[in-house]
Amino acid sequence: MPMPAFTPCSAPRRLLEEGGYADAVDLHDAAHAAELERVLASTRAPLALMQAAGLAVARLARAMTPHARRVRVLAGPGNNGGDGFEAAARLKADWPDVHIDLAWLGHPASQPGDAAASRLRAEAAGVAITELDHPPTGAADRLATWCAELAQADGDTLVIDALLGRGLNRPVSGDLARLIDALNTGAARVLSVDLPSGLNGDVGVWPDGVDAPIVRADTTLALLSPSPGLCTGMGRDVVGELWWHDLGTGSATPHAVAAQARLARGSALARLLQPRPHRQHKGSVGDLWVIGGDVAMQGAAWLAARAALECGAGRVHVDLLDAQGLGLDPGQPELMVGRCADRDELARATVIAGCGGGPAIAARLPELLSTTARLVLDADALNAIARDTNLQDRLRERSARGQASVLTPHPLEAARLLGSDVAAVQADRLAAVRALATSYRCTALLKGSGTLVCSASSGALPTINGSGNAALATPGSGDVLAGVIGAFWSQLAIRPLVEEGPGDDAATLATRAAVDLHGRVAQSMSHRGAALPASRLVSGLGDWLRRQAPPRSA
Ligand SMILES: NC(=O)C1=CN([C@@H]2O[C@H](COP(=O)(O)OP(=O)(O)OC[C@H]3O[C@@H](n4cnc5c(N)ncnc54)[C@H](O)[C@@H]3O)[C@@H](O)[C@H]2O)[C@@H](O)CC1
Ligand SMILES: [K+]
Repeated sequence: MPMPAFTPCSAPRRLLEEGGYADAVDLHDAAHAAELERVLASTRAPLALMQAAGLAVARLARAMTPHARRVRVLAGPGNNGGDGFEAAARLKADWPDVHIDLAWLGHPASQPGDAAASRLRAEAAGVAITELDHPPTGAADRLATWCAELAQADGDTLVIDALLGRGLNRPVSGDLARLIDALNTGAARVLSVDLPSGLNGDVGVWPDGVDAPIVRADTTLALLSPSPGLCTGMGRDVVGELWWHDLGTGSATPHAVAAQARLARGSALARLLQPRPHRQHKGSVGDLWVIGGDVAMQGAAWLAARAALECGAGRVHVDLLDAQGLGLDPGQPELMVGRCADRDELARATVIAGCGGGPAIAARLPELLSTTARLVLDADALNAIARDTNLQDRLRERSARGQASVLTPHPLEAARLLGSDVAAVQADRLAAVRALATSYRCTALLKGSGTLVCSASSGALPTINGSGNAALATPGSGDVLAGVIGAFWSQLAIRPLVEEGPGDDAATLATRAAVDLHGRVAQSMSHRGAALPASRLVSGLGDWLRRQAPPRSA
């Protein structure tokens, strides 16, 4: 059957871990993606978007497995399945020497119109279609056969996973769960359409928190606008290589409907990597104080201070809370040690408080919260604030005085600050980081897979960091990150750079750049995410920064 003409596809873009420096990409949750689809579909021929999706999937399938001998498409009940039918029809027409078949887990009575039309097109194109749900007679046997074959498939087979996309509305169970389990057992290469089936694209976890099967893809092709959940929570562990195709809608896509998050792709870091002026000196890049390192936890303060030094802070001072602590870091004699008691100096400096701070940091917080212009609050400083409503009020009051704050919690610290628990934070990381930023009137960073940064002053639109890997899951890596944030912020305060977007402030820009750098360095030192001691990460930071040429597209 000749394929009808439709909107031609532009090229897909790789997202996550692609290196380079590019603008952030808008991410839409299911409700807003549906709205986007409605807006775009209203100006196009019927089926145009689904056909463009099918073409994009078919092209990526061929690029991904040019030597495949067999392509098997799993199509679900809705429009995600429709994309699968379109891809199958396209592959059948364009790839005659490959065996292509399709299993459909859906019912004609409830199939959406576009998907039903695409099913008829796949049939007409000669795709062999096995119905796993309808008619009921023999359906169990057909399902069992497909499950057995998927479980035994080898790498010569490509499976296109078009079972469920953004329409997932309950945990996967029954026949669908069996298919996904079989797919995950076998060795076929897997290309997921829009989302790995079973993943909640809005938040990146299971629906309703129920531990149900999710397809583990080798590659995922996000369509129209990527879902936030592809990049945070469990998303990073199931998407494989992440690609995005705007289906030929080009610049219309990001502007048509408001985004719920953005995926950072290096533009903040690019600004920090511009050449430093030749006339620069240590006093022109700001003083930085690290206040922390209580008994038995000095290492945390030293790590933050060393990281700040490696990332270009001017004079770096350490105010150790452990009165018996060493008077210097023998491995880093450039660091200065002393008590910061001068209010004017505190007001001028960038201050990182809490790394290894223990209980002792609490007593220092009232002064720091009232005095400092730029304050990074980490670890035990966050725990102290979470315990004390008076400190919480003092933190909130800072923004009205023009004093900026950055909070850097991991999920447990975030839960304490929000009065909730880790499960609730991780169930919707985007909501948690928004709540932190707006409630405390600050820039909030939520650590974890797909670290989030959100600023109260820039519309509370979270940015998801695209770099990093499991190498960062190591003690001290958070202290290093706090040091990088402080170093970047201190330099921005002295040498302001062009703002990245409306409302972006120096604290948020520094935080986004720091998280990105932290992740890139981990990737460059540990490709598979093998553990990386934090002290090695520190030296990696400086090595990486010194090697970089200035980015061309900032
Ligand atoms: N219509 C169009 O023009 C386009 C559609 N697109 C595709 O459309 C998808 C969204 O389509 P839909 O909204 O139809 O949603 P889906 O196709 O993702 O799924 C909806 C169907 O799955 C069922 N379902 C949900 N959760 C289930 C579960 N756990 N177990 C069993 N069944 C379950 C629902 O009852 C419904 O029948 C996107 O992900 C994308 O792949 C895009 O390609 C863009 C173009
Ligand atoms: K899918």
